[in-house]
Amino acid sequence: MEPHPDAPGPGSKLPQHYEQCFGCGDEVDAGLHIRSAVGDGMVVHSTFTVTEAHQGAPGLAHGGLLACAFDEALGSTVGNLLRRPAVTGKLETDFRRPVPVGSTLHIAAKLDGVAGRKIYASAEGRLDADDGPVAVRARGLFVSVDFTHFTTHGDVNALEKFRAARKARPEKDWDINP
Ligand SMILES: CCCCCCCCCCCC(=O)SCCNC(=O)CCNC(=O)[C@H](O)C(C)(C)COP(=O)(O)OP(=O)(O)OC[C@H]1O[C@@H](n2cnc3c(N)ncnc32)[C@H](O)[C@@H]1OP(=O)(O)O
Repeated sequence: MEPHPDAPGPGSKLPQHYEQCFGCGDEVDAGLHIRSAVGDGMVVHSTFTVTEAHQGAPGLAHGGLLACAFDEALGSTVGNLLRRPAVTGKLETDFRRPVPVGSTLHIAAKLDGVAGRKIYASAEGRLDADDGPVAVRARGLFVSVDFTHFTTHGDVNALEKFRAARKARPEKDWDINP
């Protein structure tokens, strides 16, 4: 499997994909503020720093928010490397170690394969370093959709704002107004 010819190359920092995304958006104060960059092959590297806003038990990250971080990191491989709109159909997480407030998860997510509309990806999150202890593993199944998925089910006004913001970006983007 190869990245899409227009995919950003290894080392490219990836911009937030939507300002109000809970995973990566700058406009969501308590969001995860995940930052990502393209790795080699079909890999995207992401970091998520756990703050007090992300707690489940005192001092520890909420498992649901960790799952959110992996949804974002896995989805980023699909959106950026395949440049296909897709939504999460299934997300599995294995929580192997507690993730304390103040720690940073280093997530390496990779595309594993495509079968028709189904796109498989997996990821590992390590504590505080790329070679730190594994805290979380995840696997996702994404399903390719066309943009009518978002116009039919989403907020058309917000989608228009999103489209305009992406159009203003210098890098080549998907045709999101087919
Ligand atoms: C640069 C930008 C960066 C972009 C970076 C983006 C990062 C953001 C990441 C966050 C992404 C999200 O959270 S997205 C939000 C959460 N997800 C959703 O809201 C999705 C809600 N679900 C749906 O809308 C729907 O169920 C769909 C679209 C997933 C599938 O419906 P459909 O279109 O009718 O298709 P359907 O025939 O059911 O499924 C197609 C194929 O997928 C399989 N399939 C579907 N769901 C599943 C499932 N859970 N488990 C197993 N298999 C499944 C089916 O068996 C079928 O296989 P076969 O018969 O072909 O073999």
